[in-house]
Amino acid sequence: MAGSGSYGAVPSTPLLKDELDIVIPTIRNLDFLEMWRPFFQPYHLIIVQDGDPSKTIRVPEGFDYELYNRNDINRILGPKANCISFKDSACRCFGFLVSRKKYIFTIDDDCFVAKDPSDKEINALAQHIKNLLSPSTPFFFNTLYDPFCEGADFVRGYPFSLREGVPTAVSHGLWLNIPDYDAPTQLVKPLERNTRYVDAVLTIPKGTLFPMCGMNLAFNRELIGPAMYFGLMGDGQPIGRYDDMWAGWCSKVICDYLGLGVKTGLPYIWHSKASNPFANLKKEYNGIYWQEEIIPFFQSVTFPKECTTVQKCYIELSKQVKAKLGKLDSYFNKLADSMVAWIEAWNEFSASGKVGAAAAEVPNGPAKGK
Ligand SMILES: O=c1ccn([C@@H]2O[C@H](COP(=O)(O)OP(=O)(O)O[C@H]3O[C@@H](CO)[C@H](O)[C@H]3O)[C@@H](O)[C@H]2O)c(=O)[nH]1
Ligand SMILES: [Mn+2]
Repeated sequence: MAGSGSYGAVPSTPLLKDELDIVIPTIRNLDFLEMWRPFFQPYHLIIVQDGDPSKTIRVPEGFDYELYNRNDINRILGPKANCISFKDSACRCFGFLVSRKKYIFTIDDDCFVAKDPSDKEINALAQHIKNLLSPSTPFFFNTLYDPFCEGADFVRGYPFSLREGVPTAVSHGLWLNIPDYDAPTQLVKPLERNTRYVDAVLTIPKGTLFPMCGMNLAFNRELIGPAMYFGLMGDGQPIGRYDDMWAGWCSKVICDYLGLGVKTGLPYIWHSKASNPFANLKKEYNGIYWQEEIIPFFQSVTFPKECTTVQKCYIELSKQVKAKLGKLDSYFNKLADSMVAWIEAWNEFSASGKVGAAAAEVPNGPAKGK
């Protein structure tokens, strides 16, 4: 169940306080932060305001944040702003691009503090940090789950040569209450709630894809940030609610190739609002059809040896998307071009805090809070 708001113990010195940004895509006031205050207040927030930029988003007092609306995105990225979705939670990836920190945690504004079976408030951010700071084991499955967590280890028969593990790039959290179901499942099971708390963190094996949900997600921006592009969704696009899926498939094949790990499981958040299944069906229907081709495409992706960085892998991926998925629908030609624009913007902003001719001098986000 959702936390009551009487908060659990909070680490005295917040881990990664100055090395992690919290990115929130939003179209509403951020009162939900009140419940997260003990866990989030020490961290810097990057708020990506979607929809009407003239609307004022209320942020509770005491948070250190920078807020970007569509006017800011257009000013900072210039023509490349077209690669950032409008009227879709995919806009959150703009926050990943402008962050200067090593780690990112992104959360939706209808996600609240959940309670574990002992009725203790779950500090989801602390669990994600634990997941990211401990190695992953993608090459050989440990049947006692995460060998690096308290009270577990590698089981008999686990090769000692593989026990060092690999750096963890992604930590994928889950949700109690409203599960992240697609529209058809939502329509068939409108009252289904997730009440099952599974106390486990798993490394997703190399060579296995997974449906990455963006509502409770953390990643090492230095290891995999350039691959966390949430695609072209929402306004003017033939697809929606496949933003996080696209980023998850792209990043997983690149993590597999570069020898990086992806974990899923703890932490849980309490997802409070089910979005409209009919609206979701309209957004998803192409994706449900196309993904039967998209998944075999990602399963067949290989990278030439020249691809030694995430950016080079991503550009190579964009070429393969155009060559192999462009036949499926012309949307994928547009998407492939946007993937290139994203990498160019990422590289330019990382180098100078500016993008393209706009060269809008962007301080590292005007702190508009605290
Ligand atoms: O046009 C929009 C709509 C919403 N947002 C912000 O995005 C998140 C998620 O919105 P919401 O909770 O309403 O939608 P869900 O269906 O639960 O979203 C999850 O499903 C996937 C959609 O791709 C994704 O994994 C989750 O986001 C909220 O913070 C809204 O304020 C927006 O920015 N623009
Ligand atoms: Mn939601």
